[in-house]
Amino acid sequence: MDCGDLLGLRGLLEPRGVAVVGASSNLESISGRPLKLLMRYRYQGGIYPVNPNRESIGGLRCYRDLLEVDGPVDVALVAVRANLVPQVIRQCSQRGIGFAVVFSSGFAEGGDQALQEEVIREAEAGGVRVLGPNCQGLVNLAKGIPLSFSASLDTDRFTGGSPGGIAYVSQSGAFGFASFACASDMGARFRYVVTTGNQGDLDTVEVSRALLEDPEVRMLMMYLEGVRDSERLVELLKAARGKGVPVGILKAGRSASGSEAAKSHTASVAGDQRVWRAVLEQHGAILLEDLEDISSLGLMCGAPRPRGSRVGIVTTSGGAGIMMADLCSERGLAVPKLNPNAAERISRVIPPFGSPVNPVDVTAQVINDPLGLKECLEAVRDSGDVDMISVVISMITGEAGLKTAQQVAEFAKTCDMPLLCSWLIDQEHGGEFIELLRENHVPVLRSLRQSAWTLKALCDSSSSLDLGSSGSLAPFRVPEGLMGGVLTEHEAKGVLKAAGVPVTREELAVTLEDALRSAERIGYPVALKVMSREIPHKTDAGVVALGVRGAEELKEAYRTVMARALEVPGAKIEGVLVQEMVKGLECIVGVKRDPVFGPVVAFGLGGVFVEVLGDLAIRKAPVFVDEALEMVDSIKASPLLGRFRGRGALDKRALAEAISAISRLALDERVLELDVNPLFVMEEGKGVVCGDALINLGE
Ligand SMILES: CC(=O)SCCNC(=O)CCNC(=O)[C@H](O)C(C)(C)COP(=O)(O)OP(=O)(O)OC[C@H]1O[C@@H](n2cnc3c(N)ncnc32)[C@H](O)[C@@H]1OP(=O)(O)O
Repeated sequence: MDCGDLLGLRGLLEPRGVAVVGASSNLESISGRPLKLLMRYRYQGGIYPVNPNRESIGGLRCYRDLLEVDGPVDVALVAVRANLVPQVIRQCSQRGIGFAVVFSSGFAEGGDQALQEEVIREAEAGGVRVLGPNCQGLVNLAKGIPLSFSASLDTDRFTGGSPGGIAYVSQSGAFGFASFACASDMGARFRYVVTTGNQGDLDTVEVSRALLEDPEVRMLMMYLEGVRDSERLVELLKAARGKGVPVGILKAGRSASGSEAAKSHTASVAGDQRVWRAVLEQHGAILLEDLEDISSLGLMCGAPRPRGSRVGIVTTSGGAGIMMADLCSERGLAVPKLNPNAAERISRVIPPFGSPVNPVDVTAQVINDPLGLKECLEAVRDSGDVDMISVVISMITGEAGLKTAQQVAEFAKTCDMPLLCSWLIDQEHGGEFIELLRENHVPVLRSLRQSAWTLKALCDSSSSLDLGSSGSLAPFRVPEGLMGGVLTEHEAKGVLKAAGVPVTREELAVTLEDALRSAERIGYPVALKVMSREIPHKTDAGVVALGVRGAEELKEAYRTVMARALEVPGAKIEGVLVQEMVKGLECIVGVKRDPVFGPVVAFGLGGVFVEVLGDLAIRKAPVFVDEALEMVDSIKASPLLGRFRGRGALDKRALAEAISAISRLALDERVLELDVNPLFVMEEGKGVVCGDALINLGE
């Protein structure tokens, strides 16, 4: 299938000729294996070993340098010591070779940033695109082209087989190819594996974006330690969503020690993990944690998209069926009862001691007669009550095991919804059945937990493909004329009000008389707060009086807060803010600038919820109102916003609109930090009010 020039990377992915610079006569070494693999895969283009110390290697003529190579070459595989690489790149450019895949280590990952920069400078000057350095190269399984030294490829399994639809791009060469091999073992079928190493030039995002251009790519998986440009990552995720391609991302460097290791591994900056997780989920990516996730998600590549989250379980073991139902339910999937017609159909083929509802238990009776299993599966599929099917088989062995596997495989051909088999059996008794299922492209796992995880991941990814806010949100600009630094509450609220966030009724009073008049206009009870840019934390400094109920109380509170403010060294006092007292559920909306993703917005409930429990929803700004509603619903404490203890539901719509407005303000680069705390949420129809706010505009 023609897929254009793969955004300029076709030459790398389907080269007309390949030179191997530093080709070793030892075909098992790092510098020898690329040649061995090219020959093993019967690569159809020209193969040109380059080694000044040899006449020929593996029956192929050896060239002294790249300039001597005569045929068309699109890729140079570079396996010489690091200090020789700049010169090889120069020769690539002289020879018009568009791509260099640099296996050599000894660059930024080991501290020699300067050498890496020299390589990239040479490449840029000569129009050469570089994969690596410090990578294991790539394989194009659709065309049978290995450009790697990975032992994973040194097998006949991939040389003539039918390629699958997974494009896998990994920063780590070793993990990338190891996980590819293990996932392939489990039955996952890949189309491309590309490792990017130090990403001196080409990175995971650019390569992934190019691979998405191949219409045969049905799933994208990435192993990332960091990204250079988070906007491009977000654009990639949007493009994948637009093409209906699910994306699984394993983000490594999640812990402090992991992120420290990531820096030296492929020279990445790992970043704040909560923000990473939030942004990836916001854009519909499935978060992977290890090799098991890569394998099991990979098995589902090309599976039909589930229409919902209802799982139908058909099992030969009551116990395993119950466990699967638990594991699914705990992950938010539904395991609904089947309608009477479907149950009746199932009852006809299972023994009376089985269960025809959900989980459907066909019992160990299948050992005597496995032929009813397919009928049960069809009844569950046709019931209209489920969106995915989980088949859980226990120790069914021998002839019955074979028939069971055959029936599941036959059923799979007619199944228009995701089907995942969990077969709890040891290798000795069940290896051949599992193999039979894999040969028939039926996804099969041995772990119930992993099976439930996989169905949930598939379901989440499918619903996120339906979502996707299109269009864009324009930034709100901070009004001109405001001095930099931390604004007073009154100034900050002026900014928020201009952005469309409702704020408390309040007036700035410069004398006691003013304050009394303001309180009359606003109506008691009121709050008094001293405004000074030098006192950003007013409560800590004791310059706030709440619930002031009348003129006498106000006079006393006024004197007290002023006296305390005057004690703060260097504080310039702008006046006292007289403010209405508001009642409502207290929420917090904050903005910070993440070093990787830029402005991000966080939402949670006030009090212990955010500070102690860390119950927060985070999104990259800007946030559409419907996304903000999702944020609100995603925190653990969200039931408090519904009807609760005799009071009506709160105004989630107004809250979401305020979060969205704040997120647009976050797009103004002047806003370094913004905290609305509390944002009071009233009952439905009554809106929200910002009670206090802090904005830091930087210097
Ligand atoms: C973590 C991951 O897995 S990601 C992947 C990261 N990459 C790696 O791990 C690779 C680490 N190893 C290196 O970086 C090494 O420097 C290598 C593999 C690139 C080179 O290793 P060396 O031991 O220096 O290479 P080696 O001695 O095998 O030389 C290879 C061949 O190049 C030949 N050679 C020497 N100089 C040159 C030259 N200028 N041009 C071409 N060939 C040359 C040698 O004669 C040798 O051939 P021979 O074995 O037939 O004698």
